[in-house]
Amino acid sequence: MAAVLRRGVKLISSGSSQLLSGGCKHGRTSTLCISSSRPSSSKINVELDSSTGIAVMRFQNPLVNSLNLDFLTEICISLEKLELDKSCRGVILTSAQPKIFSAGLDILEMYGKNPEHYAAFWKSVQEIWLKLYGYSKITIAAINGSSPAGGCLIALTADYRIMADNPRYTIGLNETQLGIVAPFWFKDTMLNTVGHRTAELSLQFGLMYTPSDALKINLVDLVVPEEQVLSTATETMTKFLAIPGHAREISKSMMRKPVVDRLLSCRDADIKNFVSFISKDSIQKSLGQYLSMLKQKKS
Ligand SMILES: CCCCC/C=C\C/C=C\CCC/C=C/C(=O)SCCNC(=O)CCNC(=O)[C@H](O)C(C)(C)COP(=O)(O)OP(=O)(O)OC[C@H]1O[C@@H](n2cnc3c(N)ncnc32)[C@H](O)[C@@H]1OP(=O)(O)O
Repeated sequence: MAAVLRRGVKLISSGSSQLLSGGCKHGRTSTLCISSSRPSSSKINVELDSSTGIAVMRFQNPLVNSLNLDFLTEICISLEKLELDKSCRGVILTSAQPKIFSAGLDILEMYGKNPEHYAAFWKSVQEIWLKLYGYSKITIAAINGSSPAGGCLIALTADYRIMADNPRYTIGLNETQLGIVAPFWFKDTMLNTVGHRTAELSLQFGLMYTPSDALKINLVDLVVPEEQVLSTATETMTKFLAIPGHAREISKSMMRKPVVDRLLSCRDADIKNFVSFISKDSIQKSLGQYLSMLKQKKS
């Protein structure tokens, strides 16, 4: 899997991605980069600073970082590589797209397709959640844009959330607004973060929160000026890194394992449930209407 290219440079490749260590793009010898072997098609960019052990994973899936099957797979592969890389100690998740952290699950993956497609897609959604919620290393979400539904879920899996102070950005699990339902593991992730009553109202209404409102309900941990989101995430990561690693990791696992195990114990049933739900005519109709609304918003 890994090959030494020249002194201090190793290449790890899997699928379309490569991991280069040593001096790369930025001329900093301590920087590792993961990028696609076909850079134009890469949906994420990862830089790992080997002097600090901090990796920054930037989502760059135009236009709005919607989570389709390919994108989810690419994120998962990169997370796996970083988890195996001993020089990586923590990952900052952020967006390279303007104004959007992630638009959530790609609605087109759930609309007008066949059951096999829905099953494959849902499996990849489960996969990314299992990987991130159970991630052994530290994760921080640097939320530099809007983050509805699946985008919010990605942020919720992080150990810490820092959001840009821009009232035009919103975050939340808005599934009911689309006529769909956040599954139990989305719900559990939210509940473990904001508490029962807030989660209950939030899920039923499909509420989207401005950064200051998200801070009030602990959906995010910190709100900072937009240009400071990444630097604050790096500072925060340094604080996490000061804690003895094994103790922090066990504590994280202790808090999250029961929820992870719950999905692990019924993955196939959860996929069946999703396929049956999403294939219903009434649900397809709701999604179709929501997609039309998104298009009309432009005109
Ligand atoms: C017993 C019962 C059990 C029930 C449970 C069982 C199973 C569970 C079932 C279902 C669970 C599904 C969980 C779903 C999770 C999701 O994540 S659904 C997706 C939710 N996302 C949204 O609602 C976001 C919608 N988008 C927006 O609000 C905005 O687009 C924006 C992200 C804020 C960006 O706004 P703006 O910058 O103005 O850009 P545009 O609106 O113009 O968008 C640009 C183009 O992108 C398209 N697009 C946007 N979001 C998505 C998306 N999520 N998927 C696909 N495409 C998207 C948009 O249509 C534009 O396209 P065009 O350029 O017009 O082609």
